[in-house]
Amino acid sequence: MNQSKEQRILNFVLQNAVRGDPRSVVDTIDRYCSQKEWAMNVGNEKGLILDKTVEEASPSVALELGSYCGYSAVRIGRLLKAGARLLTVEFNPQFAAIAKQMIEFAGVQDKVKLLEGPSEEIIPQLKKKYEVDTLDFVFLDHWKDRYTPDTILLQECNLLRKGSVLLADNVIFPGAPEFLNYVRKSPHFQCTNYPSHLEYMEVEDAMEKAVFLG
Ligand SMILES: Nc1ncc2ncn(CCCCCNC(=O)c3cc(-c4ccc(F)cc4)cc(O)c3O)c2n1
Ligand SMILES: [Mg+2]
Repeated sequence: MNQSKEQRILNFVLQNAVRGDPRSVVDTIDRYCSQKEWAMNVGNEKGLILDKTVEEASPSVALELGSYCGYSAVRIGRLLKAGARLLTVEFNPQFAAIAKQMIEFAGVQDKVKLLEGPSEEIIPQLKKKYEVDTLDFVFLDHWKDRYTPDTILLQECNLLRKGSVLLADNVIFPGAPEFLNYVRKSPHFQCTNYPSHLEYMEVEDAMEKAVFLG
């Protein structure tokens, strides 16, 4: 049975990256996906915006929606301070299995926990089942039409506090127009747009930062 693209990406990392070195895992995935097979990792250009936003937020508890192969989970995990943790949500079992191996190979498994299931099911469980009080940082990179309902769900579940930072990928391509409209119109969010490009392509894209004001 021939391998999936995600399995080929993982194999390339296992053979070419340095075990325990998150930077080499990120660079190796970017090399494979820019030279051999395109894949929907956030990539290095938008990845730098992600890095700066995470460093500025310096989160103790972070959430990622949409793990895919674990590229951004490794990228965020490597920046977390001692004792900080990232919960990353993936509902596709094949992708979840790849991401778990990617996270372990990179050596960030002590900071990053992968939760398998749809965001709409996991989010309401975060307080009781995963001992979350509030989230300091949320990276939205899952179904683009789930960005708005999940942002509302996070508020309903009391998971955001004054200053919680949301960062959304792909607000231009494939696009999340409803989400942009929602956060930019809401008095509860202070928004900033970061123009960029679709990973590994010369197509316009952007990330949107939305800081919760309480
Ligand atoms: N509810 C829930 N809970 C948990 C979940 N875990 C996964 N999912 C489902 C998410 C499925 C993947 C989401 N990501 C994208 O669709 C995406 C696409 C492109 C792209 C595609 C084609 C092009 F031609 C150009 C660009 C680029 C990106 O950077 C993207 O992030 C979940 N859903
Ligand atoms: Mg994306």
